[in-house]
Amino acid sequence: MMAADQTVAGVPPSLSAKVVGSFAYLTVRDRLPTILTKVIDTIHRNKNKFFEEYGEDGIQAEKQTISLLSKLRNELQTDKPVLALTDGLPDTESWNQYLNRQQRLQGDQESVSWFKSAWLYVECYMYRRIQEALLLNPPISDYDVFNEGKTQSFFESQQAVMALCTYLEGVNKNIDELSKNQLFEHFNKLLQVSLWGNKCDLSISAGQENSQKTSPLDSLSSLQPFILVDDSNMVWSTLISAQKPGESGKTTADRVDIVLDNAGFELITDLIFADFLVSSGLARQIHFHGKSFPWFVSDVTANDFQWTIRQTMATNHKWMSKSGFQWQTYLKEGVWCYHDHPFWTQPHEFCDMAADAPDLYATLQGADLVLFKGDLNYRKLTGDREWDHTVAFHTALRGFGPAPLCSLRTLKANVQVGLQLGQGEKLTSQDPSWMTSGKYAVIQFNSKSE
Ligand SMILES: O=P(O)(O)OC[C@H]1O[C@](O)(CO)[C@@H](O)[C@@H]1O
Ligand SMILES: [Mn+2]
Repeated sequence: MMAADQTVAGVPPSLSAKVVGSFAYLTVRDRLPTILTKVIDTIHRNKNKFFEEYGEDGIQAEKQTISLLSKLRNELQTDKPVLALTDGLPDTESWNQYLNRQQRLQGDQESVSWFKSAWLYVECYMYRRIQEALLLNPPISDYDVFNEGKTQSFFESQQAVMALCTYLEGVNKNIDELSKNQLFEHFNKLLQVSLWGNKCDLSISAGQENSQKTSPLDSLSSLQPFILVDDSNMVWSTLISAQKPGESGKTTADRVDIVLDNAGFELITDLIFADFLVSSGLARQIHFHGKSFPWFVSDVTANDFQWTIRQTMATNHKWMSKSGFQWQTYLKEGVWCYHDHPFWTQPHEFCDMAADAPDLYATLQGADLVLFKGDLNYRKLTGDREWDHTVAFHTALRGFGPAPLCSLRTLKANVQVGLQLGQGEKLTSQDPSWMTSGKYAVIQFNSKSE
């Protein structure tokens, strides 16, 4: 039997709410119940809609779902043991095995529970339980409880989106005449726009409105000092050295994969960057990876992805709708593809991907570069552990390296590696909430692990 708290040799323990006062603790104590309360409220507010669509069955489903979610909130707030899932979906078994794995790691003295176990695991589990509550109530199973927030965040950032699409049009118009240096400049700008797009997630604000109102291009230089690690040169040189002659006679890298994070403004910044990568010839194909059910409040699902492109096409702003039509064409022609592997909505650290989702690992191996958007992906890349800030990113990845990869992340959880000696301490003294405020960011690269 393993002793409680024992973790893999040489690897620091997982962040956990058992550290009273830690960010994990405050998240589990305050933010997660708030998110659950909002979900319950959203379902209740939509009662009439369910009645119109499904009659009395809709009302019953609304009541049942709310009762399951209230029970979930109570389990969380009273630190009850984490329960096995019962909904019999294709991923149920794997979640239940993961629960056993957590139990083995923790030792059999105490149950896996909200305030005692790994934060990453229990936070992911909460979203899977929301999904279970809906799935057990068939008429409303497909209802996306986070949809309203995601669409609102899209509409609130319209001005910023228009500014970006106008900029993109200017770049694309002359793309063949641009020198390498000019391309590099645009590349850097749009990479940073996609980076800062990650500020706009709705999970950190527990669903409170958090959208981009002004053009992000104007603020890039003032935001530069907040980028704590900037490996953008390595991202660029990875793309340049992957260039091969393509069918069109142009040289391009074959494929860039983008592991998406949030819908709304962030997704638009990712689509704009992806558009630039293709139009500039830096990449021939883009593969997007999204979530297969609503996740961490604002993450992109297949529905959000299609909806966003349709909305972009349908606006009456010339360059915005032109961008939308271009994106639709890329999807039709297979220049862009969207995938949603179930592994992205599981609680695993990414170092487990090769063993636990070998098909996804093999897919990513086909990319010349994989971009991981956002904070949660960073937590999974580093295993959400108590790493020292000076530990190398490569070390924290613990062998995960299907392809050269780069994390584009604003800091919203207290894990950060790859800093200079003393950099973390200095930040803590200047700005104690530097790891969780979303004010700082990293562009952190790792070349392929052999
Ligand atoms: O959308 P992002 O960037 O992954 O941010 C979500 C983050 O918000 C949080 O809920 C904040 O704690 C984290 O759990 C998560 O890492
Ligand atoms: Mn997110």
